Amino acid sequence: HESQAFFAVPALTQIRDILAQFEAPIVSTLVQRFALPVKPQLYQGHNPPLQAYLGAREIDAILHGRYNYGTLEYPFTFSTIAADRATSQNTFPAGRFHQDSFVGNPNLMAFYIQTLVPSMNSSTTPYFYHLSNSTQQTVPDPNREDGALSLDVTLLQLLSNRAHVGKIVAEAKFTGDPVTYTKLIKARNADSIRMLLANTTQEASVLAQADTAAIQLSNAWIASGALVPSTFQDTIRTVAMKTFRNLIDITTEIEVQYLLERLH
Ligand SMILES: C=C(O[C@@H]1C=C(C(=O)O)C=C[C@H]1O)C(=O)O
Repeated sequence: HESQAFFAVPALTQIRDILAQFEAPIVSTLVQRFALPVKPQLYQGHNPPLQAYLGAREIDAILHGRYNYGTLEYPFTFSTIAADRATSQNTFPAGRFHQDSFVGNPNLMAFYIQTLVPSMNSSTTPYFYHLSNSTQQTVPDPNREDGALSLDVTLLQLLSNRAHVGKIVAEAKFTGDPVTYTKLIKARNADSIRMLLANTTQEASVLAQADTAAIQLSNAWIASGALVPSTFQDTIRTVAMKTFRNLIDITTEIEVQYLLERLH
């Protein structure tokens, strides 16, 4: 469409402010998930219960338009991407989002199942509050399986949405130096693209903010008198660091892949 309005992506500073707002919800969901016992069977086998649970929710989400163009949300269990192609009517000038075909969800799912799940609470007791009318919560409760899977899905969706904002970050960086990026893209030089867009100062600030959130959120649980082990805060901080380190790497990969298809 020639008449299509031109909406440039936000500037890098603004996008980073948005990325920063994903930190507390991600750490908060991590804390909630780590308060529940893990049942390894939910994550094992060819089509683990997590996969089925996610799949059912994504069918519904597709019907509701959750993954429509420009939402920066992509399903884990379906491939729905129609990548953009530049035409003479729409040349995708620098600043205009150009949908590529890369989805980082397989990387996120592998990290979740191989690294996060094994570090979760493996006792059978959830770290809940002691309320005077609670039933003794030491026996396996089938309802808790839904609670755990639901938190898994929330967490995966938050991580995925955060990582795919990387596509907008990449467009903002491309706009900042189209000449250099165009040269590297034409040369298919992924390593140099990655080096040019990486920013270790920004990464350190993201990790420090995530650590602050981990300290504050676990402190709140401890102060509330929740039955948490003495290692709870250390566990949450370690896990938050691992999660954000991995999230930064996947976000960066999404940026690189976006740029490699930018001139299509
Ligand atoms: C997202 C960006 O790109 C890279 C990824 C980062 C992240 O995922 O937080 C931070 C810095 C960059 O190395 C950015 O520059 O803000």
